[in-house]
Amino acid sequence: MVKFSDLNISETTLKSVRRMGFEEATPIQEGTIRLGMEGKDIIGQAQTGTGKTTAFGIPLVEKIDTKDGNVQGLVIAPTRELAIQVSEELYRLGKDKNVRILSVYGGQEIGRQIRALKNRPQIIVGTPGRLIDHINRRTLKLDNVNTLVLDEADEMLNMGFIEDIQKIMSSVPETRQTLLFSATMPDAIRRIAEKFMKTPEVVKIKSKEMTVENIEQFYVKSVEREKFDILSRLLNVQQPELAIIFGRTKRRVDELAKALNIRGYLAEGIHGDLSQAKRMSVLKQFKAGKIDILVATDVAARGLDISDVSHVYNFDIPQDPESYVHRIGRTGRAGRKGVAVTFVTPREMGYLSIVERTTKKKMEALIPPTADEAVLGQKRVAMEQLVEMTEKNNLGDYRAFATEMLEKFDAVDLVAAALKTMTKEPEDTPVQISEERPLPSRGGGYKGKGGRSGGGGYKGNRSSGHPSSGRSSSGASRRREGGSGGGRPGRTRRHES
Ligand SMILES: Nc1ncnc2c1ncn2[C@@H]1O[C@H](COP(=O)(O)OP(=O)(O)OP(=O)(O)O)[C@@H](O)[C@H]1O
Ligand SMILES: [Mg+2]
Repeated sequence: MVKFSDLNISETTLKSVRRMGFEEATPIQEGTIRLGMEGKDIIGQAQTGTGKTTAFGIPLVEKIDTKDGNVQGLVIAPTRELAIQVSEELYRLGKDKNVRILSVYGGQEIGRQIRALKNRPQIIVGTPGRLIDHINRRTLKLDNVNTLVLDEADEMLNMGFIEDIQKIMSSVPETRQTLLFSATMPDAIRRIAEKFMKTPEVVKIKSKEMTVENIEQFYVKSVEREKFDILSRLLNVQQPELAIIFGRTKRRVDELAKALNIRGYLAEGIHGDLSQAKRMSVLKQFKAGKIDILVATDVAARGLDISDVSHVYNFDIPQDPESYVHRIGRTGRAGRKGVAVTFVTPREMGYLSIVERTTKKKMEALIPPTADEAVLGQKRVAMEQLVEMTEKNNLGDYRAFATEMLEKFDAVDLVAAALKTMTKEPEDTPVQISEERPLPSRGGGYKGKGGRSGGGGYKGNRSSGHPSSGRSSSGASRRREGGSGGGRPGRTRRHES
């Protein structure tokens, strides 16, 4: 365990790091911060939620000359949400040094961005498209950039941003330092990346498995048309604090969000076709716990760091093992616990083994809860809510009514009636989920396609020493209706972006 104070970081930046509540560096931070500050090019690979942002953030912030008003650092991220999240973390890291950070992304009014760019930001965090736009308009000058960071590099290259990235890179002086980070780095992508870099140091945090060990991983075998009912029951039994449900397509996400709402869950969808304002507001509500379930496509959730996400459901098994890793990595972050459940149709069982082979981790078969078990889950929620309310003990004049009722009725009967009113009986309101065609069936003989198998080389020791932090997870999946006060028992929040 290395402390940040042992990493030769300036006092000013250390102060910011401490304010963020970090004391000990995670393995990827330990492995890259010093090298980064020495000016080396780095390919950094470590499991999801293990602090890669700070791993590149500290060297980046440390290098900024605050007397110089030019853009000196450039971070490229695949999505708007991620660009915002990264810029917020860099802002916190550079707070005591007074580093000026700006994020630029599509969907935001360009005029406003152009004005903001005139305030002499020193670090820009942007999405490829919008960066190109500013380069073409000559509203962004990159001649003085000495550090370039690609966060989620493999995703950007997958998304077909390779030409954009190349163009951005050619607008940055060749003498720059290049840092590239992701939890997954298929060989083909790494080879492309290395072309952009000068004898990069590859820092890969060796671990037995590709996914963090604090995520419990399950699969449910189910035919397509039964998936949704099983999902509802699972939500009732598992009672996630916050959950993300992944669907394969945008239509799927829309339909799932709608269906969940019909069944009474607080759910919203997020995907690339929604307006920027809508995406931001959904994410904000989710972080604030005003929505319990975020339904998302792969891309929309890459890299997102929302600490209270306790469960991830893959309503559709992802096609690529890498997607699986990133999806389930939305939970179990910074040492917390998480649960991931993946639905697999009988014809897709081949994909399950491909995923397991890549992650080097077997998923446990989950027997879907019966309708009765789901009701039992709901009863338990009601009970927890009642207990919590009793313990809070600010019942005011309800106590007078209670005394009056207790004179006439049996105490057990009364509590039972209260529980019954609060329990949500299973919904059988019909919902519309279009059948999604299963992935083409695939036997065991997967040979990898064009380097996307990503299998090789995840050997070695399990990484230890994730930052740990206490969290209580006795949350309940609230329903929109129902007589609960909406309070989730034992909910603890860490501050986050
Ligand atoms: N040294 C540390 N001690 C405690 N918490 C930390 C430390 N470093 C980072 N964190 C926290 O860990 C969480 C995950 O960090 P981050 O988002 O950088 O992960 P990541 O490795 O980039 O994951 P992903 O692969 O999903 O993008 C964040 O909430 C961050 O604040
Ligand atoms: Mg990240």
